[in-house]
This record gives sequence, C-alpha cells and structure tokens, in this order.
Amino acid sequence: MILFPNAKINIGLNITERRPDGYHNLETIFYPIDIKDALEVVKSDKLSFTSTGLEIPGLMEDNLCVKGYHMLKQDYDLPPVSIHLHKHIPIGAGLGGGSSDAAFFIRLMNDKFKLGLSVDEMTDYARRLGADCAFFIENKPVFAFERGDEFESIKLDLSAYKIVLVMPPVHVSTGEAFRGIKPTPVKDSLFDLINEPIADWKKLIKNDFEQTVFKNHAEIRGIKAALYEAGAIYSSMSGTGASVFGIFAETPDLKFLEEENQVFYL
Ligand SMILES: C[C@@](CO)(OP(=O)(O)O)[C@H](O)COP(=O)(O)OP(=O)(O)OC[C@H]1O[C@@H](n2ccc(N)nc2=O)[C@H](O)[C@@H]1O
Ligand SMILES: Nc1ncnc2c1ncn2[C@@H]1O[C@H](COP(=O)(O)OP(=O)(O)O)[C@@H](O)[C@H]1O
Repeated sequence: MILFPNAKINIGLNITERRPDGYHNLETIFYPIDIKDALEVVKSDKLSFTSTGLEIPGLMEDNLCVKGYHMLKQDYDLPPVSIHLHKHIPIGAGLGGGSSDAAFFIRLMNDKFKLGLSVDEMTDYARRLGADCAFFIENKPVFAFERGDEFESIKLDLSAYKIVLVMPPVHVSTGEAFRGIKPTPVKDSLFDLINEPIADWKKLIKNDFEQTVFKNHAEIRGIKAALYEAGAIYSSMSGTGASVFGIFAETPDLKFLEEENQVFYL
C-alpha cells in the first residue's frame, strides 16, 4: 500500500507560555500544501526501512515511521513490514515532513491491517510521536493550540491564490529556533485574525520564530523581503524555518531565487 504524505505551512505562530513538561504552549494555523513524500508498506519476514530521494539524517531506528511501527506493535499483533520512503519534502524546513510521514504511517497501518482505529485514536497515537504529527491525521486547515496538538476547525481556502515556497540551502533545527524565545501571551488570537482579509495579514500576523532564526540566518530574512518585493500579499517563514512562503495573486517571476534556493510553485 502506498500513501503520499504532504507538507504543511504555518500561517502565524505565537509562542505564548513555557509549560512544566518542557514544551511550550503555542498557537498557529496549520495549512496543508502539495509537496509530498511517497510511503510504501508491504508485509515482509522482517522489519526493514529503506529510503530514496533526499538523505534523511539519523539512524533507521530514529525514523518516525519506524518509531510508529514499534509504538503500534506494543498494542497490536502486527506482522513485520518493509517500509520504503521516497523523501521529497525538504528536511529541517518547518514543513513537518517527518511528522507527516509518521501520521500517514499510522493511517496506512490502520487501513492495511484493519486496526479499527478512530480518527481520535489515531490522533492520540500521532501526538505521542511529535507535537505536529497529530495535525496530519485529519490533514485539513486548523487553528492549533497547546503544544500544537489540539485543534479547532477553521474555514480557510487559499486555492484562489498562488503559494510559492522557497527553501534555502540551510536547515534550522527545532532546538535552535526555540533558543532565545520569550513566550508572550497574545492579545488577539490567530483564531480570529485568520478571518481578516489576507491583505491585512502582513500587519496582523507574525511568526515568533522569525526573531530568533533571522538573527543567525540573514539569508532567510532576505528571502522574505524578496517575496514581498516580488508582490507577495503575505509572506512568512514556516514553523521553525528554514523555508519561507509567499501568497500571491498571480504566479511571480522568482528566477533570481532559483539559482541558490529550491523554489516550489504550488
Ligand atoms: C514548533 C513547530 C511549529 O509548527 O515547529 P516545526 O517542526 O513545524 O517547524 C512544531 O510544533 C514542532 O513540532 P514537532 O517537530 O513535532 O515537535 P516535537 O518533536 O514534539 O518536539 C521537539 C522539541 O521542540 C520543542 N517544542 C515543540 C513543540 C512545542 N509546542 N513546544 C516545544 O517546546 C521541545 O523542546 C521539543 O523537545
Ligand atoms: N521520516 C522522516 N523524514 C524526515 N526527517 C525525519 C523522519 N523521521 C525522523 N526524522 C528526523 O526529523 C528531523 C527533521 O524533521 P522534519 O519534520 O523534516 O523537520 P521540520 O518540520 O523542521 O522541517 C530530521 O533531522 C530527522 O533526523
């Protein structure tokens, strides 16, 4: 069975509070985008994991799909499987690629082996693997809060716009992005701000990680500036970076960015 885990972008991200469990309370809008991996699982005589495409850092046992297998295996009588992942979603990009693989792995195993898990049960399994894994179970635009793993439905459809995503040749780790963050309660919640006209988002909606990440990576700040220069209605770094997206009325000419960066026209 093959599924195609997709990426997400964050539209706005406020870090509001430090939590006693070492995490932070945050609020953000998760929006699915059309950059995809391919994930295949077949029954086998022993557990294996292979990958093609982009190189994934870490050991096989660290891969979130393999972690997902061991997690489900504790509760269900699963046969060994061969997992193959074709990696296309940039890594260390703030696009949630690894998290999406994990969530789609749970969905795939649920279908393939008829585990009978409800959406809520799959979401609970997913959040054990990582805060933003949970979003990819339902995989529709949401307002996310607490650790980023509690959700409120929203109506947000950007299909009339052109989204462009730029991935510079740098990776930002989640740890690096959180370093130096000063959690601040919000006056106006993103849950409401997202209903304002997109033309007003620039002055209303921010990503708190830009402050810490732009300090060390001027080139990421530069990409955001370039997207506004090219006519973006709204532009932001996604999640903890390093990717930056722009929302445009018409497909912009960004050839000048393509030499140094990977540019996705979505
Ligand atoms: C911060 C976000 C925003 O979208 O970054 P991106 O990964 O998307 O860029 C995500 O919620 C990340 O989710 P995910 O990458 O699954 O996080 P996890 O693996 O659970 O956590 C990695 C580390 O990030 C920190 N962390 C993560 C989420 C959160 N709400 N508070 C935190 O403090 C913790 O230090 C944690 O040990
Ligand atoms: N299936 C996977 N794909 C990508 N990275 C993975 C995967 N499983 C585990 N990882 C680990 O997660 C880290 C980055 O995860 P990813 O979700 O792509 O980052 P980000 O959301 O910041 O772009 C990698 O450094 C890698 O070690």
